[in-house]
Amino acid sequence: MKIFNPQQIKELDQYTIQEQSISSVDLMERAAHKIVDHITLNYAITQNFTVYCGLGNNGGDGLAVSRLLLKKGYNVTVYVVKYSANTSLDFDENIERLKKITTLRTIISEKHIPPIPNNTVIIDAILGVGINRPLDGLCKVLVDAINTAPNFKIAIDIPTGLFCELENYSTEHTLLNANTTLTFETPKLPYLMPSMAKHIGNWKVLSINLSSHYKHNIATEYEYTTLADIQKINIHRAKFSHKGTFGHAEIIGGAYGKIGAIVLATKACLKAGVGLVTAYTPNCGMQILQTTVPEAMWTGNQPCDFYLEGNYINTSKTIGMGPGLGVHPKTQAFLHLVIKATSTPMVLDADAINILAKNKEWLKDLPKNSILTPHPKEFERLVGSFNNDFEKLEKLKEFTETYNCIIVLKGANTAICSPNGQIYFNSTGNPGMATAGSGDVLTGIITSLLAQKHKPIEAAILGVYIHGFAGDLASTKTGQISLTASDLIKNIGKAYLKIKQVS
Ligand SMILES: NC(=O)C1=CN([C@@H]2O[C@H](COP(=O)(O)OP(=O)(O)OC[C@H]3O[C@@H](n4cnc5c(N)ncnc54)[C@H](OP(=O)(O)O)[C@@H]3O)[C@@H](O)[C@H]2O)[C@@H](O)CC1
Ligand SMILES: Nc1ncnc2c1ncn2[C@@H]1O[C@H](COP(=O)(O)OP(=O)(O)O)[C@@H](O)[C@H]1O
Ligand SMILES: [K+]
Repeated sequence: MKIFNPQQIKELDQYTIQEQSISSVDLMERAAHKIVDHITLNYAITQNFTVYCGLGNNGGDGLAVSRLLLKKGYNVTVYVVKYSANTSLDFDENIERLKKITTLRTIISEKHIPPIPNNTVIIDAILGVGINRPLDGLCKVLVDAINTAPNFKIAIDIPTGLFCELENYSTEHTLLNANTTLTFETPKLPYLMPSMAKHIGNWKVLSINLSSHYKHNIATEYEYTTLADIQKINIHRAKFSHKGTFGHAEIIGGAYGKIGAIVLATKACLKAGVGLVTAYTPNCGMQILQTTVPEAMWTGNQPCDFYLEGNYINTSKTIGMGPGLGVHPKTQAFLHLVIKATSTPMVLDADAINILAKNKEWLKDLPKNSILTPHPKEFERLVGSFNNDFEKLEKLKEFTETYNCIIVLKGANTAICSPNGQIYFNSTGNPGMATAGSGDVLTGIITSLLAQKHKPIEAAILGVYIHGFAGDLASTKTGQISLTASDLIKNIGKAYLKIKQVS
C-alpha cells in the first residue's frame, strides 16, 4: 500500500472528484460516514462527544461527523475554532447543514476556551493535512488544554499540529496527543515513526474509495506492506522441484556461550523453506548444532573465541552472517575476508554489523544488494546519530544508496530500504517479539529466502512480513509476554499457510 505525501493526497482527491464525477462535499460526506461507522461500532448511544472543528476541510469533516452522529441520536457538542477569517467551501456547506439541527458554539479566543467535561470523548477536527505552519495563538492554547484533559481523544485524519514531512517539522512544536487516529485511504508517514506514537495512538485506515488509477500510477517514496502486497510474491512450489531448487544457505556465527543464536537462525532458515543449510560455527558449536538441528550440516573448524581467516573455505552458498559472532580483532579480519570472497548478496546481522560499523571502509567490499538487519542501536553505530525520525529515514536512504545495499531497520513497523531509497514499512509483528533471539530468527528467514532465489529486496520484505506474522500467530497462544524466539520458528509454517490460504 502506497503512502502518499500531503501534496499527493490533494491530487488524489482532485483526481477522484473528476474520475467519479463526485462533488468534493459528497466525498467529504463519504469520509464522514466511514468515521461514524467506526464510532457507532465502538460506542454506545449514551456516549457524549465534543467535536472541535477548524475552518478547512478537516473542520468540514468534523461538522459532517457531528451531524451524522446527532442524527443517530448521540449527544454531540460542536465547537468551531475561529482562528482565522478564512473558511473552505465544504466547511461553509457543512456549517449550513449542521445549523439546521443543532446550535453551534464558537471559540473565538484563548480566553474563551470552555472547560472540557470529563464524560465526553473528544473528536479533533481542527487541522488536518492542510497544516502549513506550527500551531500558535488560539490553536496552540486549545490543543494544550485538550492534551491536559484526561478524556479519550479521536483525531480525524491526523492529530492537529502534526506535519507529515521533514520540511516544517520540529520536535518543539505543539501537537495533539490522540488515543486513536482515523485516517483516510492510506497511512501517513508519521504513523510509522516511534517518536510519533504518543501523538497518534492506535490508528486505522478507512477506505473512501479514492481513484485506483491514480493510486496505481503515482510513485511514492514510502510503502506499507500489507497481506495483499505479500500475496503478489510467488511462493508456489512446482511439482518436480527438488531440494536443489531451493538453494543452500550457510549461516555463519556463534561463539562460546552464544551458539544458541546460530541454532535459532539455522532452524528458522529451514522452516522458511531452504533446500539445504549448513551452520558454520566454532568447533564448540558442532555437537550442539548436530543434536538440536539434525536437518542441518555443520562446518567451521574454528576455535571458540574468535575466527581464523586461514580456516575459511569459500563456497557458493548463500551466506547469512553475524548472530553471536563476537567482535574479536581476528573475527573482524575474518568477516572482511568473507565479504571480499563473496560475490552474491548476503545477509549481515548483529556483530557482523557492529564490525562493519567499526570498519566503515570495508562497506565498499559488500556484495551488491546485500541485506543488513540492524536493530536501532546497531543502525546508529552504522550511520551516526540523527535528530528525529524524519532525519533517520534520510540517513537510511543515503546509506543504502551509497553502499548499494538493503537495510532492514528492525522494530515495530520495521523499515526496509532498497538501494534506490524506496522504503517499505512492515505491518506485522508485536511487542512480544522484543525478546532474545528474535532477530536471529529473522536472519535465518531472510537468508533462506535469498537462497531460494527471491530477489534481495523481495527476500527482505517477505522475510520481515513472515517473521512478524509468525509473531502475531504465536502470540495468540502464548500471549505477548511469554513469547520466545522458538515460538516464532514454530509458527513460520502457519504464517506461510495463512498467506497462501487467502490468496
Ligand atoms: N483524500 C482525503 O484524505 C480526504 C481528506 N479530507 C479532509 O481534508 C483535510 C485537509 O483539508 P484542508 O486542505 O482544507 O486542510 P486543513 O488541515 O483543514 O487546514 C485548513 C487551513 O488551515 C490553515 N492553517 C494551516 N496551518 C495552520 C495553523 N498552524 N494554524 C491555523 N491555521 C492553519 C490553512 O489556511 P491559511 O490560514 O493558510 O489560509 C489551511 O489551508 C484532511 O486532513 C481530511 O480531514 C476529507 O474531507 C475528504 C477526503
Ligand atoms: N515492538 C515491536 N513490535 C514489532 N516487532 C518488534 C518489536 N520489538 C522488536 N521487534 C522485532 O523483533 C526483532 C528483534 O531483533 P533484535 O533486536 O535483533 O533481537 P535479538 O538481538 O535479541 O535477536 C526484530 O525483528 C524486531 O523487528
Ligand atoms: K485533526
